[in-house]
Amino acid sequence: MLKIYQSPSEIHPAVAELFVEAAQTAIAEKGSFTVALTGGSSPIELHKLLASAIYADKIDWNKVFVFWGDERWVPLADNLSNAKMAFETLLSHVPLPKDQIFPMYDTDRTPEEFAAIYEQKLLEILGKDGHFDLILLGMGDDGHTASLFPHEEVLNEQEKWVDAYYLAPQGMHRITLTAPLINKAKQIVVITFGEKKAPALHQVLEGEPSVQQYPSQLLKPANGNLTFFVDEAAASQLENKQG
Ligand SMILES: O=C1O[C@H](COP(=O)(O)O)[C@@H](O)[C@H](O)[C@H]1O
Repeated sequence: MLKIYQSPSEIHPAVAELFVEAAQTAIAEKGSFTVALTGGSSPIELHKLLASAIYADKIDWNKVFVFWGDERWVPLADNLSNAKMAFETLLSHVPLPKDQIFPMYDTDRTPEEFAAIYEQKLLEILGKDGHFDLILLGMGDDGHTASLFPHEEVLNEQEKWVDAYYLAPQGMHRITLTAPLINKAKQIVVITFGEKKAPALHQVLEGEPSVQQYPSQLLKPANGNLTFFVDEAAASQLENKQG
């Protein structure tokens, strides 16, 4: 599904409402809510909204389990860290038990070792079916999502739930949930806005199939919902704006 808003300031409350509803539904049905956060700049205002009383007070944070869709392999205090951003904008402001927050980083492990440990933790919390209640994602100008970057071997992964690799163009390791796990989620939400995203969004939604070039095309939930929340600028090159 595609939801187009006039501006990003309309996207954030819409996704915040969805987040609250997904949390309330999951908690009512099974006593917990499992979510994977996204990094980059797109979720910052969403996080701040979720941290505000109007939304935060509607969620029983004691029953929320927070993971990440991906991470730059940098210490948690580094400004590039997706986790640092999430703590500053959301997680430090809500009553969420610390042992229910799982950043994708450990100083004492290699990225590859930690990917296996993270996968075990996911197995423990999600169970062997691996269904997240909600996965929030962004999309880069190049069509990447999570740390599924164009032409990287991770795009071919079929078994592992979590993978880590050296992303040469950026000179750093990345750790990411893989497409097989992401696509098990009950809900996947992609938040992307701004005219720089327009060419990639057009290719991802309307272009020829080419997951190697536009990895966001890998998003195909087996039994869940996939919704792109975009602004008019990002949607400007779409031929079909009906979603
Ligand atoms: O590097 C990353 O970039 C993407 C997109 O970021 P944005 O700034 O365009 O929102 C993000 O989804 C991913 O989590 C992050 O690691």
